[in-house]
Amino acid sequence: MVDARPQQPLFAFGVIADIQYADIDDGYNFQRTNRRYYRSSIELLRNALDSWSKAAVRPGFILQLGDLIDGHNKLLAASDRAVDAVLKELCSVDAHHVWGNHEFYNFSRDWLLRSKLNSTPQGSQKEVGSNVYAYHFSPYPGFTFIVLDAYDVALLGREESSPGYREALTLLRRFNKNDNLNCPPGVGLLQRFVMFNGGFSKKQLSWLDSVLTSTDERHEKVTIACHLPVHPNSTDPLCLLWNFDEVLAVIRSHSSVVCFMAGHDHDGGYYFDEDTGIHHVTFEGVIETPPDSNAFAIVSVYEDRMELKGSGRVADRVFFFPQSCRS
Ligand SMILES: Nc1ccn([C@@H]2O[C@H](COP(=O)(O)OP(=O)(O)OC[C@H](O)CO)[C@@H](O)[C@H]2O)c(=O)n1
Repeated sequence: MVDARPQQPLFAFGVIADIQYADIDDGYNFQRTNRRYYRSSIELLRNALDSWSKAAVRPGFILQLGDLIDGHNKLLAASDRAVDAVLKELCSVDAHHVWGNHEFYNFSRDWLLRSKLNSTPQGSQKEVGSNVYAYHFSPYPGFTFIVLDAYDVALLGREESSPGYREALTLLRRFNKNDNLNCPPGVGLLQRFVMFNGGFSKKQLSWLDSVLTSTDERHEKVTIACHLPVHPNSTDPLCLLWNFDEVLAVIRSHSSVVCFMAGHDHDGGYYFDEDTGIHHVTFEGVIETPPDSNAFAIVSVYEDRMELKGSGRVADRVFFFPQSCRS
C-alpha cells in the first residue's frame, strides 16, 4: 500500500536532555540504582551533533531540556570550565536552553540571565518579568515553541532573603516535614515536594495562558519545553513539577497545545492525554546513558504530525495533531 502521508517535513528540530557533563569518573544517582557517566556525556552530545548535521532535513534549532552540566562541578570549582566546554560543542547550532536544577547548583539566577544559557530571542526579554526565564518563538509559520521556567517558585536560584524564596519554603514545608528537604515526603504524588523541584508563579501561568490564547486564535500548533514534567503519567512522581495540576488546567484549556517536552526523570516517559490530544514526552537523560549508546532525537514536523526519530534509549514516536489544530 502507498503511504499517503507527505514525505517532506516543513522543518525539523533536535532534542537532548540532562547532559550533566562533569570531567569526573562515573558515579551513581542518589538511590544508587542508575550509573552516571559524567565524562562521556559530552561524547554523547558530540554523537547527537554529528547525527543532526548529517540529517536529510537538518534541524533548524535544538531544544536543550536542562541540566547541561552537573552539580559536582560546583564542588570542584569547575562550573565555568564545564559550561564553556559544552557550549563550545553547541556553537554550531541554534540552541534553546531550558534551565534545570543543576543550572542552579552551579550558577545564580542573575548569572544565568546574563549568560549564553539565556537563549531568549531579542525583543521578548521582559515579557513575563525580568526575573523569570520564559519566552516563545516561532521557527515556522503556524508553529510556536514555548520555553518555561520550572524553578520560578523554588528554593534553588532564589536568594534566601527574597520573598520568592520564603514563598517557596512555606509551600515546601507545608508538604515536606523532613529535615532534608531533598528527602521526599510520603508516597505517590506527594513525593514531588522536594527541594530539587520547583513550580510556576501565578504570573508565569497567566503569561502562558495569554500566549496560548493568541496561538489558539491563530490556529497554531504549540510545543512546550520545560525541565520538569507536568503529567503524572509521563514521569516518576518524584520528578513532577510542584503545581503540575495548575499548568495542566491551563494547557488543557487551549486547543493549540500539541506537545509538552521535559527532562529531569532520566528514565524517560511518555503519555498521550486522549482528552486533549496533548503528547507528554519525558526524554531519557544523557547522563545515565552508557557510552556505547545514545540519548537524543530529531523531530520532523509536518502539517498533521511530528515524527520523533530517537537514538539509543530514546524511542521513535509519531505525534499526530488533534483534529481541532489542523488547518
Ligand atoms: N532521596 C533523595 C534524593 C536526592 N537527594 C539529593 O537531592 C539532590 C538532587 O538529586 P540528583 O539525583 O542529583 O538530581 P538529578 O536532577 O540529577 O536527578 C533527578 C532524578 O531523576 C530524580 O530521581 C542531590 O543533592 C541529592 O543528593 C536527597 O537528598 N534525597
